[in-house]
This record gives sequence, structure tokens and C-alpha cells, in this order.
Amino acid sequence: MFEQLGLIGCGLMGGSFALALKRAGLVKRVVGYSKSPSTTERARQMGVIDVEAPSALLAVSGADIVLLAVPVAATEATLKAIRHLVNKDMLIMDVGSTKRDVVDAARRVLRDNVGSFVPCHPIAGKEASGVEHADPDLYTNRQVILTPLERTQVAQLGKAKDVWEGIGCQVLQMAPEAHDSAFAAVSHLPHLIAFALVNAIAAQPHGQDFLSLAGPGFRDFTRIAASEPKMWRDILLANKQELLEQTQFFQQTLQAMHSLIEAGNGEALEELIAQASQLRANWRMGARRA
Ligand SMILES: NC(=O)C1=CN([C@@H]2O[C@H](COP(=O)(O)OP(=O)(O)OC[C@H]3O[C@@H](n4cnc5c(N)ncnc54)[C@H](O)[C@@H]3O)[C@@H](O)[C@H]2O)C=CC1
Ligand SMILES: O=C(O)C(=O)Cc1ccc(O)cc1
Repeated sequence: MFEQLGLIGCGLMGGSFALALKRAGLVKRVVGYSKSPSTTERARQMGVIDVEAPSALLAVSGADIVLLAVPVAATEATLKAIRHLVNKDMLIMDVGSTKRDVVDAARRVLRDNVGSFVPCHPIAGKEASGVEHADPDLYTNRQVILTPLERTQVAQLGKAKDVWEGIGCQVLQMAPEAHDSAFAAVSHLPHLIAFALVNAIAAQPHGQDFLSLAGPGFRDFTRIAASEPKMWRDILLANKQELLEQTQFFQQTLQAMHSLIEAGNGEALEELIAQASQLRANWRMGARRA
């Protein structure tokens, strides 16, 4: 049980974490700060936080657990804003979608106190952002990946595991580089393709008419294209090298299928579709390899 959560970024992810922690009885009080005062006020009105803090530093004052739930590009500035109050007993976590940039920022800013920081990425969320969409069930039965640094304290890593498990998550651990390679493939590339697909259709002379005819397949495929633009700009740029590699693999695969269609090679085309169909039919979210 924690005394006080200092929440920096009272949006979808931060708000949902606060609600889940409260519901599980894991925290007594939540003090929140968001860049826009109207968001912080809304979070208090909704009961997501108990007290509004006028700055990130004051949100951390008196906290024994701190969650950074801000866009990844704001991580370094946020850590700088709070570093004077960070101590060895605090547990500091983030929820950023990329990990190498976050870990580098934590090393640079927190220095001797970097051991208090446990980098986290919950594989939970949705295309809608903002505190209005905060949901205490967002993290239930989801995976969360921890990418501790060499200097992360064993005690803080243990506390981080306990708190995520306490709100219903399955905890995994990996290196930040391995994390960023994997999520370039299974999250950042699919978002990029969804954004590009919607734009490619809309840019055509009859694009709007085409869109008005689209059905459930298009809806499911492009749901994530409605995600928050600034957040995704930051993620795609933060994981630039890995993402560019994945776009190359994807372009090669797309080009191979393009060539088979051009050549009218139904047999080879069917084989590639069958391969994808079987892989997808057997895929389950969060299922581990045997
Ligand atoms: N939305 C999703 O599905 C997922 C998002 N994430 C990560 O979670 C983090 C937060 O995303 P969301 O909660 O979806 O976004 P959000 O837009 O709902 O919330 C972010 C909040 O941070 C505030 N903020 C922005 N810059 C700030 C700053 N410099 N200082 C203090 N507050 C600031 C905003 O005002 C907003 O209230 C991002 O790093 C994102 O990569 C991770 C997993 C899933
Ligand atoms: O909307 C969805 O289904 C998502 O995939 C949400 C999401 C967005 C960013 C992440 O880093 C993790 C999960």
C-alpha cells in the first residue's frame, strides 16, 4: 500500500492507472499535475485525482510512488522538473511507448538517483486519449513490460512488479533495445501504415466516396488511425531507426505481393495469403511461445 501517488500527466494512461490503483486499494491519495490546468481540474472533478498540484515538482512532493504519463518527448523535461525531490525510497515509473529514449533521459537527468526509476510500458490503451476516457479496467489482463537499467534498485523493481500485478497485469522484463525493436514491428509500423492508408485513400479524387462505402474490415484495420497525432509523432520519431528498418521489410513484402498480382501468379499469391491467414488465426494477444 502506497501513501501518495504523484501523477504527472492526467490523461488516458495516467488517469486509468490512478483509478485502477485506487480501486485495488493500493494508494491512499493521488496528487496530480497536467500541463493544461483545465485537464488537472477535470481529473479532480472526475475523482481520478484527489488534489491538483500547480507543478510537476509539487505533484512529487510527499509522494512515495510517482507515475510519468506524458508524451515520450516530454519525459526529459519532466524528470528535470522533479529531480530535486527524487530520493532513493521513491518508486518512479513511466508508461512511455518507447524505452531507449526514456532510459537515456533518466540516466542523464536522475544520475545518482536513477536507481529509483523503473521504466515501464503497459501494452494497454486505445485510440481515444484524454482523462475523459480514463478507465479503471484499462490495465486488466494486459501485459506490462519493464526495462530496468543496470542501476535500478532491486527493491524498486520488486515494488513496480507488485503494483502492476496488483492491478491485474502480467509483468515481463526485457532490455530497452529489445523492447524498441519488437514494438517498432508490432505497434509503431501498424500505426504508421494505418495513418498512411487512410491518407492515401482520402487523397484520391473519389477518396471520400470510397471511404463512405467501406465496411467492417476497413473499420477494424484503421481504428488506430484515429489516435492522438502529437503522441504518435513523438513515438515514431523516438524510435526512428527501428521503425525505418521495419518500413523497409514491409515495403519489400508489399512489393513481392504487388509483383505476384501483376504477374497473375495466383498460386504463389495464395501461398502468401495462407501463411498470413494461419499465423493470424493462431495468434493470441499476450500468448507466450512454447
Ligand atoms: N494511448 C495509448 O494507448 C498508450 C499510450 N502510452 C504512452 O502513454 C503516455 C501518455 O499517453 P496518453 O495517456 O494516451 O495521452 P493523453 O494525451 O491522454 O495524456 C497525456 C497527458 O499529459 C499531459 N502533458 C503533456 N505534456 C506534459 C508535460 N510536459 N508535463 C505534464 N503533463 C503533460 C497532457 O496535458 C495530458 O493530460 C505516452 O507517452 C504514450 O506513449 C502507452 C501505452 C498506450
Ligand atoms: O489502440 C490500440 O489498440 C493500441 O495499440 C494502443 C496502444 C498504443 C500505444 C502503445 O504503446 C500501446 C498500446
